[in-house]
Order: sequence, then structure tokens, then C-alpha cells
Amino acid sequence: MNAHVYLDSLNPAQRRAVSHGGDAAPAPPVLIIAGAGSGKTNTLAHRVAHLLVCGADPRRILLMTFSRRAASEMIRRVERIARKVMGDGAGVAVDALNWAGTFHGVGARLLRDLAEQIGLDPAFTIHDREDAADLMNLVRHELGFSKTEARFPTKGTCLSIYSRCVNAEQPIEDVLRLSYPWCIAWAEELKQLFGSYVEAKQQQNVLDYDDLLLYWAQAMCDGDLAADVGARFDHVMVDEYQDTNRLQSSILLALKPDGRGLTVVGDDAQSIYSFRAATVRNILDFPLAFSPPAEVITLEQNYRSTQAILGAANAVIDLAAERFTKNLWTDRATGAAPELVNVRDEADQARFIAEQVLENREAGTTLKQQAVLFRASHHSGPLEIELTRRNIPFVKFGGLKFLDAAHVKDLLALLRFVENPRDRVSAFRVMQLMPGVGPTSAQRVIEHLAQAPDGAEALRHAPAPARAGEDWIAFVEAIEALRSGMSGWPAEIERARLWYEPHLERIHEDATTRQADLLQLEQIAGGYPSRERFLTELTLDPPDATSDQAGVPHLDEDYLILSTIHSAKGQEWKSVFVMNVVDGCIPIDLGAGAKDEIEEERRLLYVAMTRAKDDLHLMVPQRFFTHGQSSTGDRHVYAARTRFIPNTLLKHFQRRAWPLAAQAGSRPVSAGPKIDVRAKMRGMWR
Ligand SMILES: Nc1ncnc2c1ncn2[C@@H]1O[C@H](COP(=O)(O)OP(=O)(O)OP(=O)(O)O)[C@@H](O)[C@H]1O
Repeated sequence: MNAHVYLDSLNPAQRRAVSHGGDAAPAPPVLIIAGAGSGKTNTLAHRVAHLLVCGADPRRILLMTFSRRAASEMIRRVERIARKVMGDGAGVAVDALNWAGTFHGVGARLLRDLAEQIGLDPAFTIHDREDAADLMNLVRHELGFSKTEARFPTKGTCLSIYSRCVNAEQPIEDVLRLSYPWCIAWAEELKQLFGSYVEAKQQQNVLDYDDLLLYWAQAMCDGDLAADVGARFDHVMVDEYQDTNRLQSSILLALKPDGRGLTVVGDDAQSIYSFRAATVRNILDFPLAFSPPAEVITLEQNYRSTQAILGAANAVIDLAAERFTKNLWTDRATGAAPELVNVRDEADQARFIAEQVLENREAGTTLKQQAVLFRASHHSGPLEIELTRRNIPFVKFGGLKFLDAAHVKDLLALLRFVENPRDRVSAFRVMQLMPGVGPTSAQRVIEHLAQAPDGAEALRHAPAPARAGEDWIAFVEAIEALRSGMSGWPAEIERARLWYEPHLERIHEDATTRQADLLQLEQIAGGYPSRERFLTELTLDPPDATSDQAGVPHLDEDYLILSTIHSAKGQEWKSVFVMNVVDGCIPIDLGAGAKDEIEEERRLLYVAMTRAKDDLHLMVPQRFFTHGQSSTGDRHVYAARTRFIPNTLLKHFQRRAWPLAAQAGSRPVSAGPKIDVRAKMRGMWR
């Protein structure tokens, strides 16, 4: 058998990318740049498999993807490919690929390894965005900024500014000028705030998301340390490179200054994360960061979509102001033109999608092969209700995170407090779950713990909140039992839940549903080797499927995918519906709408459209009810089709109005206005 039989299914450019460098030795740097559906991820998976087949040591391969889900999908693909040549040996090799994950996840792991060398306590806990905002708020309050006469930026804004300075490696003055001009007057106070925020984190031994990259990058400024970490890996590979930021690219360059062993993959037309300071420049500047420059391999054939869908998506992205990757071609059949479906309102939009999804299922397309995409998580509200009404199971990605639910946060705060008694945000949250413990008494205990050398031991001697009584004693016992590690992991989480349950029942009316979530959390916990790993991984990459209305489907069941466009990255479905393809939704209401932001919205629409293989529906509701204006309100606003599909592009679409006039009874809806009332109104004044 051909030793590299898996190469046969690839086109010449893909093959060149996969076998770049020839064998398992680290090769000069390479950039694989190409449009949607051209097989980038597939090529990267083949490259990893190829290296394994050629004898590369899987423990010395660092593979960074955008989410943990993407990493595990990639690993499954690698195994399938390698199996063709290595047989069962592929499983063993793939199991040893233990450096696959997100930048943040890998950062957290390396920082624990390097902790002693960089003066960090390896038992640090990680704050998610909400915890970080809470701590920012605490500091902001302590500095007296919350009482300023002119309104000081909110905790969320402060955190965003801080995060952007860190991730974009930009001085605060530049960040304020470019992105937060209304906060310019506060530059000095913000600097002071950020200084104190950093001190608070250090005192409490917590790191926030940004710190994981920042500490990693800082550690890599030390040449010896960078060389040491770089030498741990023969190959460093990054998928979705267009969505990395400056800090990430500086880490990469520090690890592999000459680029040997580096492979990065991306598509500038799909860059959609600039709010995290991701910069498309990373991918464009990559080749010239090395001497000689990195090899660039472009892929030009799209394997995913029919010609009609690809044609429409290409036409949309063609109107972009700036672009580097070329239009793709496909040899797939033409297929039906994507449909632009005019519906009266969001309720009709939901009904249309539900009916069409069922029709598709009748015709043989399972629910799992269909997805409904939307720009903002709340856009799917009416659809979720409609699906529930019709008993169509669904799973939603990118919405309210499971971990954002108050009760899940409570239990996690308890575990975090056990892990790191100096973590104030967790301590503050968990103590106040008990009746009779308010902010002041919690604060007193926290101060006491902060002074003591061993926080856990100190809890027993802390000033017990006077009104907490028995509850306090039970709390101290629970913490001590959990810290002793007696029950072991994951049994500990059950112990934690037993402590929490009476409080849950007291605090929440719908305790039963919430208990089910906690049981689910316990199940998730079973998949992790230790409390520390569980807390770290969960914070970094939370499970984001919520389906509270429909009930969590079992994996072998069929269910429809609902997803924000951001979370749909890298995926594909046979049939795709994009909701609310109107101005105000895509592009989202941007106020003044800076040009760059508008361009990013255009790329989002491109990403959404290019997820479809065989059929694509773009939904255009004509009016939206607006909320919060009047309690009786039938207030609505009229929406216009997105500006990204101007009249000149209509030839790429099939237009349709739904329901048909006859079905809709007395209210016909047509594809275009029969009389242009707005023009008439304007005419009145001419
Ligand atoms: N050489 C090939 N022959 C047949 N099918 C291919 C080939 N390369 C890729 N594909 C298929 O094309 C589809 C898209 O591939 P993949 O997801 O790797 O593309 P991508 O470039 O990463 O896409 P995107 O950036 O849009 O997420 C997949 O279904 C994949 O199996």
C-alpha cells in the first residue's frame, strides 16, 4: 500500500501544504491562506496526520485552535486520516497529542509549569469575564471612582479598555482615542484603576483571561525561557490565524523566532473577532516576519457549497473594501439559487423556518444537517418558542452560557474558593449565599483570610457572621472537608452540591430545574482528572450549548442547530437559514458605524452564507416589534434588507414572499413594495 495513501484525496495545493518540508523534521514556516470551504482545516488535519505517519513525536506537537470543540474535532479527523496508514497505532499516537487546545488553555498550562520560574503561585485560579468585571468594580469603588460627579466608565467598559490595551499591545491613550473617545478625559484615572486592578489580582492569586496571554508573552521576553518553551515543540500549528491578536502573534514568534516548525492557517475574508483585538494584519504580515519569508500556499477550490451558493457569497464579499484572498471556484453542481425570503415579521420568520426545517426532514435531511444562524443571541427568541411549541428539539450555541446561570456560578464559586481561599470574588459570592451574611460581614471574613498565611485554616478562626449561626458552621465544615481532598475528585462536587442545595431551594423558586443543571455539571466534572483542571478548562472554554426549553437532547438524537454566526465558525451544514438579514441586525446597529466595523459585519454575513452546502435561505422580516416602549405596544419599526445585498446582487438570489397572499388571508406580502409610500411622503415636500 502507498505509504501516504491519504494524500490521494487532496488537490495539488493541499498536498503541497500537507507534505511541506517532506518528513517529520521541523520545516521552514508556512502560511496556508484560502477562502471559506477550501479545506483549510481538513488540510491542517492531514498535515498533523502526515507528521505522525512520518514519525513525529505527538507529544512535541502544539496545535492551537479557536475553541476546545474545534480542537477535539480536529483530533478526531487526524485519527481517521492516520488510521488509513497506521491502523490502530493511530489511536495511540493521537492520544499522545496532548498539547492541542486554545491559546488560552495552552497558556494556562504552561504558566503552571513555569510558575516558579516567573514568580507565580501555581495554584492561581482564573477569572472569567464576569468575575473580572466584578473585581474591576470592587477596585473602582475602593478608589472612589464610582462616586465621581461626571459619570466614570462602567465596570464593563473599564474591562474592555483594559483588555484592548493588553491584547492589542497598545498604550491606553491610543486605545481611548481610537475606540473609546468618550473616555479620553479619564485616561489618568483609568491608568490608576488598572494599576490597582493588577495589584488586586496579584494579591488574590487570580489571573483573568487576558493575563493568560499577557503573562505568557511577558515570560517569553526572557530569551532563555522562550528558547526552553520553544524547544519543547517540534511543530507549532495554528488554525483560524486571522482571528488572533498581536499578543498571540508575539508569543508565536518568541517560541519560534526563525519560524521552523510553524504552520498557520487562515482566511482574511473571515476575520470576525476584532472586538477581541484580533487583527487581520497578523496573517498578512506573517510571511515577512521571517527571513527568508514564509512560504505561502493558497487554496482555490471550494468543496463545500453548490455553485449558486458560492456565487452569491463571492458576490457579497466582492464588495468588501479590502481583500486579499481570491474568489473560489467549485466543481459542484449549480444547485438552486439561495433564497431571499420576505416575511412579515419575526413570528412569521419563526414559522417559516420551522415549517421548512420539517419539510427538509421529510425530504431526508436530518435536523442535525440543518442550522439556523443569527447575528445576536437574542434574535432566536421567537424561533425557540416556535420550535418548542412544535416539539422540534434544538441545541443552541453561543447564547447564554450554561455557566452564566446564577446557580451554576454559585457552585463554581464554592469550588474556586476551596481551590484558592484568597480569591475575593468567589469568596464574596459564596459567603453571601447564606442567610444572615451580607457584604459587610463577608468583607470582614475576607480581610481576615487575606491577612492569614493559610487561608483555609484561617476560616475556622475568622469572625463568624453573627446572624449566620448553624449555617456558618456547616459552611466551614464543608470547606474543610473539600480542602482535605478526602472524597477525591469528582466526588467532591457532589459534596459541594449537598452543601449548596438547601440554599438553592431557599433562593430560587424554580429550584428543581436548576438542580438538574447542577447534576449536569457534576457529569461534566467527571470528565476531568482534578478540581484544578475542571475549573481551569471550564472557565477558559465553557460548554455553550443551552437548550433549557427543549431539554438536553442525547447525542444520538436528532436536533436542529441554532447558533450565533460567531459560534458557527469552521462548521458546515447541508441547509442553512440566516435570520434577520436586515440593516440593524447585519450590520448590527452600530450607531455611527465606523467603517472597519461595517466591513467586519460584511465578513460575518460571508461567514454565515458559506456555512451552507446545498441550500441557503436568507430571511428578511419586514417589521420588528420594539420592546420596552409601551406596555400595550404594537409598536414596530420597518426594516430594510441588509445593505450588503444591494439591488445589483439580487441576480444571485431567488426572491420569495411568505406566506403566499392566499395563505396569509387578507394581508398580502409582496417581495417588493407595490406602492412606494416613502417616496410619496418625500414628494409632498418637493
Ligand atoms: N480535497 C478534497 N476533496 C474533497 N472534499 C474536500 C477536500 N478538501 C476539503 N474537502 C471538504 O470540504 C469541506 C470544507 O473543508 P474545511 O472545513 O476543511 O474547509 P475550511 O477551509 O476550513 O472552511 P472554513 O474556513 O469555511 O470553515 C469539508 O466538507 C471537507 O471535507
